[in-house]
Amino acid sequence: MKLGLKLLQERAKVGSFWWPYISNLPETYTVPIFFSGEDIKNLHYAPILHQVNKRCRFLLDFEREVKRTLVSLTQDKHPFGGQEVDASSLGWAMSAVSSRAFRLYGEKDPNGIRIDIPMMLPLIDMCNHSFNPNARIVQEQDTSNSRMQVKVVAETAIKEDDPLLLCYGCLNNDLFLLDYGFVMHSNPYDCIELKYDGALLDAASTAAGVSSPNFSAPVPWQELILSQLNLAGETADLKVSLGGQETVEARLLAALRVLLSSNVETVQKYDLSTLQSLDAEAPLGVANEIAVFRTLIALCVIALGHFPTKIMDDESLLKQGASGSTELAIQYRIQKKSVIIDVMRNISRRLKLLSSKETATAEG
Ligand SMILES: C[S@@+](CC[C@H](N)C(=O)[O-])C[C@H]1O[C@@H](n2cnc3c(N)ncnc32)[C@H](O)[C@@H]1O
Repeated sequence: MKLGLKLLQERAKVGSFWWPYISNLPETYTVPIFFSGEDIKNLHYAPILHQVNKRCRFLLDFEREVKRTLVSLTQDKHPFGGQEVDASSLGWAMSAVSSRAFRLYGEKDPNGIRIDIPMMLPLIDMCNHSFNPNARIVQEQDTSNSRMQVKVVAETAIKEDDPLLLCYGCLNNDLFLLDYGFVMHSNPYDCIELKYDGALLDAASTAAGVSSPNFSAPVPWQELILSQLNLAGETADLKVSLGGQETVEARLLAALRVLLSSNVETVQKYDLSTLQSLDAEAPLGVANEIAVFRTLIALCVIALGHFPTKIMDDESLLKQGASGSTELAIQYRIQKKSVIIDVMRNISRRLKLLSSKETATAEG
């Protein structure tokens, strides 16, 4: 927010050196803090609703704090030239920074360590994002005057009139939408967040036809492994994810394998990293892995069921012509559901392969 306040200060300053840059910044941003209440609800996904509410609350609190600080200042000491600063202008500044600033290393701290700081980079900030960028940002020290140089360097041959594309980072769609106001289709880093919850996993396992799952009542050796996975205990982190690069978060996979096994000796043969790896082929046996995969598929079905609309419904809404933030909210939830469907496809493929191997072994 420090950089955002500086931006507001320069915007209010008569004759600011930065005025040509600031006057060309977008007047509005498509980030969800500016969505109508209806379109925030249209996102249909609790974790992002939570984030949007958190950011809105932060802006309202910050507005109060800024107003409290400014009220006693005389005009000559007013950092914004006497202009009113409210949640809306603070939101504009926060969005300008989150969507356009790049985190690069700044000055060294007293220990000689470079600290990353957000910087506005005029012209460079005209480059859009791509996961297949044709350029990248390079930071160099100019040896002649020891000043920092920031350059955009081509990664591939770029034809005239082609846009320069940078990679903003391996981000999920929550961050793209919250910080930049757009959504990437088929984003390989997008994922959905679930709460690790014994009752939910019991329900998923039962729906998958797994007999007597005991996620709600793990035995002590299972509880111990859950603690090692940080899924049990006082400081447990119960947020787990599906999708993205891992397909199934490693901790969730290991928990499912362990809780669906009744054989402590077999489990103890493996270290946690093997139990957490989807590439480790059925470490606790084929029957265990099949139960794990079936539970995961049922978990995906439950997660899909939490969305009030189907992708088909969303697509027909888009065809009817939704506007602005409604369209963005619909695109966002389509992508979230696509993540779940992709995980289901991936796990179903693995399940089929495993089942056919099991049949071949039984027949052979
Ligand atoms: C650093 S600016 C890039 C320049 C911007 N297009 C402009 O003309 O000002 C970041 C903004 O560009 C847009 N943007 C960047 N990459 C995008 C992409 N791949 N798809 C859609 N919008 C994108 C978003 O509005 C984002 O907030």
